[in-house]
Amino acid sequence: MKLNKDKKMNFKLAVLAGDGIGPEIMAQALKVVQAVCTRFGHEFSCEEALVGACAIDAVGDPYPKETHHTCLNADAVLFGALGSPKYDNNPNAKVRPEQGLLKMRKSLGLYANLRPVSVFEGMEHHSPLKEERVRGADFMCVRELTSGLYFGKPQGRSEDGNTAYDTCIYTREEIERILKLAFELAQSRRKKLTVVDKANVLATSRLWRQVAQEMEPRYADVETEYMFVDNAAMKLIQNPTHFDVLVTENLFGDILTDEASVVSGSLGLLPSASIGVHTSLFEPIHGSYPQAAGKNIANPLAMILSTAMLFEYALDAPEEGRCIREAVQASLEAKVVTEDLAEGTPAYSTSDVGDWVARWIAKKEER
Ligand SMILES: NC(=O)c1ccc[n+]([C@@H]2O[C@H](COP(=O)([O-])OP(=O)(O)OC[C@H]3O[C@@H](n4cnc5c(N)ncnc54)[C@H](O)[C@@H]3O)[C@@H](O)[C@H]2O)c1
Ligand SMILES: CC(C)[C@H](C(=O)O)[C@@H](O)C(=O)O
Ligand SMILES: [Mg+2]
Repeated sequence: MKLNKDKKMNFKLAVLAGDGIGPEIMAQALKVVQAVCTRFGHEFSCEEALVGACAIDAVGDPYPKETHHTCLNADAVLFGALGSPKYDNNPNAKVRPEQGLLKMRKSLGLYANLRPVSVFEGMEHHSPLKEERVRGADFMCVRELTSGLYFGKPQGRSEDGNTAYDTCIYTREEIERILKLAFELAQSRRKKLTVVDKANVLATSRLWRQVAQEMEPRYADVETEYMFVDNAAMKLIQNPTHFDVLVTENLFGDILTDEASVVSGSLGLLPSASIGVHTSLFEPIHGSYPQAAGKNIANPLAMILSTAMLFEYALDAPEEGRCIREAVQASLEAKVVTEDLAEGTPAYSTSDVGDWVARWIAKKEER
């Protein structure tokens, strides 16, 4: 990324819209990035690349080499979503879109997936949980993203096809680097860390717990607790304000964060940042929501909030990130929301919400 003497940036984005609602929500995110850049005097360029089912259809590979090079050469990656019923409903498909996502995460070294969960002011009633339970909830889930059950070998089927196996493997090094990030994050927040595992059953979880206990004295200012994942699944919705930073392995993190979206009121509100060795990547936590594809009804806010994380985590521009969040808060207050959040008010389309948020950012000065 280039910075001129006035601290104006000129950055390059790899844009991977993907499948289903991916292109629709990505279009809104790019409007917002453009509005922020115009407002703050930055410039940016985009290089689009294929990932997922659309990449299989075009070139037979869910994460083509060209896409990887585009990602490596960018300052950050914006990713929409991937996946298609064509593959979901065919368990015997030889190549799957999701393999592209895993390959992308692995080859970019994105071992940490940060998934913030909070409740926007005035949105407490949207959660199916009791308002007083969710009010003030604000926690960060740190999901390990490049190991565990998703990547362990062997994985497959016996010759007769009647036995299937996956393998969960974690090395000390993989556990240490994600825990270090989580401890440090807790230090920068309310200094509370919940390590979620299944150490009463799983060997990998026992290693996680042992390593965390060994690291604890180095972070004496952090109150560390250990919680079994089944208990955590309950506590997250029973008492979400209990949590500050929650760290866990790949599969548990995947499941717990979709569950945690209930606290916010919609899966369409949860963004994420994937960080690690190479270019950082920003994506909503939801999938390609195929039922909504092409209908202009999906909530673009998770994708838009992922651009806020892009400014904060990849571009070191917190003010720009804050501006996007304020715009999102304003759109929610004005009830300019898609059907997942519209209760008793008319639903706006995906593009209406994107336009509104981008316009709010552009006009902020006039307020
Ligand atoms: N990171 C990713 O690309 C990713 C993540 C999850 C699932 N997937 C893939 O997506 C496909 C569909 O999977 P799924 O249906 O289990 O999960 P999904 O996240 O696509 O949708 C689940 C439900 O969440 C709600 N939802 C999701 N996104 C929304 C949005 N932006 N606005 C409003 N509501 C939204 C809808 O009610 C939807 O039925 C599958 O192929 C799956 O593999 C991809
Ligand atoms: C599509 C799937 C491979 C993916 C995951 O499990 O990581 C998704 O659920 C997510 O949360 O990004
Ligand atoms: Mg998921």
